[in-house]
Amino acid sequence: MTALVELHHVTRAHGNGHTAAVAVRDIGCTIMPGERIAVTGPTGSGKTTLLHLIAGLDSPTAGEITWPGLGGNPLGRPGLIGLVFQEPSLLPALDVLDNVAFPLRLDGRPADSARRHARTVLEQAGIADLSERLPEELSGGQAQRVAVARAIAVAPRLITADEPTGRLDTPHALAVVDLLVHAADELGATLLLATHDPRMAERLDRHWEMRDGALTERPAEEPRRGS
Ligand SMILES: Nc1ncnc2c1ncn2[C@@H]1O[C@H](COP(=O)(O)OP(=O)(O)OP(=O)(O)O)[C@@H](O)[C@H]1O
Repeated sequence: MTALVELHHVTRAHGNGHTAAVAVRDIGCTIMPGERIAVTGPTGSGKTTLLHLIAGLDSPTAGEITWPGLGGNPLGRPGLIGLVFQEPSLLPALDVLDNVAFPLRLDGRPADSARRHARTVLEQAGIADLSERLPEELSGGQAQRVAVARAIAVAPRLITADEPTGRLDTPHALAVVDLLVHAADELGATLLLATHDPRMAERLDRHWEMRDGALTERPAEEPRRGS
């Protein structure tokens, strides 16, 4: 099977010389199609930087990343990635339906077709009743589920979600993670989820732990420290 993403000795440093901050340090790993990976680790350990590198939003200062299973565009960046951030970042002037249709419009779909598809995605996500609301009329959990719907509307092969539940209470956080896992199942996509919360990480099968920019993989069945 072709790997989705491969990292070879990837390092990302900010600044130079003795003042350099090394956010990600000599990471090598392979992500295969369909995997569910939780990335845990303390604040500042490099989770966001790692997700940005894997999504092609940032570039390594040493080492190499390739995306054999994600194609690429003329800039050498990977395609077919859906991004979810800590803040839902919905467009405030557009209702939920048009927020979800937005990436499809950017892909060149006509408005009618984009809206039809957005409606189907919202139905599959169980939030079609929110279609006509503006972002300011949504709770935090609702807004984050809309952000997930927007990310999956383009049928990505890889979904990266960076602390998408950081500001939510447990029931809403679990609803968002379950929606991500369900969407990844439906699409046959890989899911990479950064989280501080072990209960969210438990929902996924591979567990990566970041510490001071270095990555270690913990077997899923190994008891978690402190639990
Ligand atoms: N643009 C930057 N310039 C300098 N240092 C940076 C920059 N971006 C990140 N860093 C540093 O790199 C390290 C890793 O940051 P990163 O945001 O990837 O960690 P994180 O695990 O995602 O943290 P959090 O859980 O708080 O989001 C931190 O020490 C951070 O201060």
